[in-house]
Amino acid sequence: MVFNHSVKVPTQYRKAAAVLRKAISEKKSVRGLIYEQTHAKVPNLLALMSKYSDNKDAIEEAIEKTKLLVDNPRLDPSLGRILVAELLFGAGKLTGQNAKPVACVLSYKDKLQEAIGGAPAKSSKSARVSKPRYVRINTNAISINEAHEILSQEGFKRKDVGTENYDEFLQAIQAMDEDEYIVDIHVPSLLIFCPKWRNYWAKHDLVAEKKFMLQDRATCIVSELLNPKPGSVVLDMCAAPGMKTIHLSNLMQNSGKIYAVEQNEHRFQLLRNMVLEAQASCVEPIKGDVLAIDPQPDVEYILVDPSCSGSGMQNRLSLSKDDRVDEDRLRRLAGLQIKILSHAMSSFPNVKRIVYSTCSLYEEENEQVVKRCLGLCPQFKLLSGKKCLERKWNNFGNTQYKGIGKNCLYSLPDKDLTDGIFMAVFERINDE
Ligand SMILES: C[S@@+](CC[C@H](N)C(=O)[O-])C[C@H]1O[C@@H](n2cnc3c(N)ncnc32)[C@H](O)[C@@H]1O
Repeated sequence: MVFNHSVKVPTQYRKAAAVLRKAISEKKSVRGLIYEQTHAKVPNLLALMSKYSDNKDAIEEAIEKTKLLVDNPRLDPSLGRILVAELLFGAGKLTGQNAKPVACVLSYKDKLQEAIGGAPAKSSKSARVSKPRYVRINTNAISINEAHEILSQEGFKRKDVGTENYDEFLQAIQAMDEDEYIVDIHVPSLLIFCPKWRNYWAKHDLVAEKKFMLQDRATCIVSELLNPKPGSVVLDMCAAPGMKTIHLSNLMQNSGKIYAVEQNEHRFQLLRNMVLEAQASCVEPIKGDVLAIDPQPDVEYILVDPSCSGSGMQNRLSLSKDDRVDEDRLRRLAGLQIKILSHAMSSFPNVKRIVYSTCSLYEEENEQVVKRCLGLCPQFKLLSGKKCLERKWNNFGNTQYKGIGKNCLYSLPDKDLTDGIFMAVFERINDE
């Protein structure tokens, strides 16, 4: 087939193909590239790209088996991949049928479907358990009672789980009716809705006004574990965009002080806006490298939530086959994580409690960082995360790390219906 490009391929397909091409050739993050695209409909691009990244293996196999790219050397390979993804794992049809690349892929429809074992195909990710929609009440801006009243006016019914058992709580979430919501078992300000309300809440005025925050359940548990009392002094070492900072300000009833540090200029602006809009008046945003700024001696609680591989994030768009970041990057990240956590442990004489969290599922960034920092800073001990959560938890670290694994917490996508998050709680050893 010879292509004459007189009829243009629809813009979204072209833009998605450009992102894919660049992500592969320059090893850049797909999400970052999408946000760099000018005049693009970002949600459409994200959806197109995730159809490819979620089903990459099946798509590549189908392209190989049908010889689509071999027999059509003028078909741009990235565009071919995007079109196949949309055809097999998206709408099941393509727009712009008069454009030659689109017509070419459409002519392979039956062969492609046969290659993946029949049609219609189901996305491998959407076949997983879908995550509920988590909505946290920002009590700086609205009371918990007011929030429940509004929900009742909107027709939602509060479902009382009637159990303190964690497994039964998870079962209740999955058995919820569509008009029901549940209050979280660990986080009283967190409301849990059926996945079908994802977009409803994304577009809701209360979210735009920062009265409600769209925040994954596991990331809320991080701040609850630090549990600073009202009036205390907190350091949030890696703060932007500020989701956990705002939650901490709620726990402190907006009294006391939270120093929220962020080194990246763009992310610092996000943090500053977030703090203002969420009415977190006890927060002082500080722009800088937390390893370089003067340590405030009065700090009592520290949150360490550093940059990480993000391997636990459920909406991550990854193109790598085994989903593992390269070893060099992992080593670099772990080095920085150890520096920041050990700085928290050694440079603040009055800090009594520290929580370390990542959205990574790699031991190199989790158990190994904890082990190294406890070795460097023996004045701190690791608390049992399970006890901190009143035993209502199921997933822990690798017990091969003696005295460490069993005390650390993992929140796992398929089991806890959250992003993949690691958490460790430290307390200063009092030597009386
Ligand atoms: C995982 S994100 C934090 C998310 C945030 N805690 C929240 O809940 O919204 C890590 C942040 O730490 C920042 N960061 C990394 N190293 C830092 C350092 N040395 N000093 C200050 N900020 C740092 C990164 O720029 C990034 O914005």
